[in-house]
Amino acid sequence: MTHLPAEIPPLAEVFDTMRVVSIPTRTRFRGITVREAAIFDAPRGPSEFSPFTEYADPESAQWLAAALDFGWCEQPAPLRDRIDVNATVPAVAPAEVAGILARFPGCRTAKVKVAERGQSLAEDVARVREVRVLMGPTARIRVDANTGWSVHDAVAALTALAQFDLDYAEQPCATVPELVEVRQRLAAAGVPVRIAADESVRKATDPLAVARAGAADLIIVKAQPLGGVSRALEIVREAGLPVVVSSALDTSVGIAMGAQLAASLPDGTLAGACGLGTVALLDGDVTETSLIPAQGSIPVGRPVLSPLLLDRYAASPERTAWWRERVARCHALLAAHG
Ligand SMILES: O=C(O)CCC(=O)c1ccccc1C(=O)O
Ligand SMILES: [Mg+2]
Repeated sequence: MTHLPAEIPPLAEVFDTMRVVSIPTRTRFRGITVREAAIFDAPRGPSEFSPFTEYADPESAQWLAAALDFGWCEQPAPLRDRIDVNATVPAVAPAEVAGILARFPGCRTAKVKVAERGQSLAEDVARVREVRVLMGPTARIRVDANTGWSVHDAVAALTALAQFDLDYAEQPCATVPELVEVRQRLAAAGVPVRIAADESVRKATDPLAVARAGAADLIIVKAQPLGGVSRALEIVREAGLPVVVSSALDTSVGIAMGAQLAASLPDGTLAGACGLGTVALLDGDVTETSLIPAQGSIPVGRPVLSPLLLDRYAASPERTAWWRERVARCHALLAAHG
């Protein structure tokens, strides 16, 4: 299950290259107001390890495998030099939507968070309506429920949201059987909303279960949780479904890993714009130029670390120690399972 670079660099070498940063978010996202990340000034270029702080070690170890792969191993040859990205709209009030969209110049696709805990379907409808009004009839609109609905709620919500002509709904429910059921019920009711699997791919012991069960029309692939670019490409090949590459609110370094993955996908596999514009949601970064969207896309390539910004956003000694221990534990897991 765990994927490893051909050989893992020793922990001491990993620590030598590592800095921990703490970057404020511009808008609360996923309940997060500060994004922490370990950044490596590695031999092949900068790399990033940034599993969310609540993730346990076995899951986080995959993210470390990805960071070591991107920093220490040769990457597949990119087939394109820019990647179209979607605007990512957090679960904000309609009045805040215009300000969010303004951070994604040129983007003709938006992904809107829905099913946020404590909010109602009416709030989701109002937010998606505002996005449709502001972006116009030709824009593509996606929603992401992050497992927030039951089958019943998902069918009701997507039936209501279908009036806005959705590109797809990402992870409406938690489990693969639930996704299968939502798809079947929407099809039976003639509601034309495609289903994308995200958590069911990146947090599953078997990322291919979705494809085998017919649980989704497309899959979201993220380089860090899937163990790196090469491993993600393998999963895409085996799944045989269209793909959207996305990120996890990474700095420009982690986003570059996602862009590398998107740039390496065979022609015809990408199902539209990727979720790689999220540096626009951060209030800082660690590279000389940030991978924020311009004319609806971001460039492919390795960004250059800024020593100044690494200092400016340096995490506290306590948080740095916490991340070093986490890296050590995940490194030990990777070494043991290799
Ligand atoms: O896909 C995007 O537009 C941005 C990335 C994103 O939504 C995200 C960011 C952090 C954690 C989870 C998710 C997610 O897709 O569920
Ligand atoms: Mg998602």
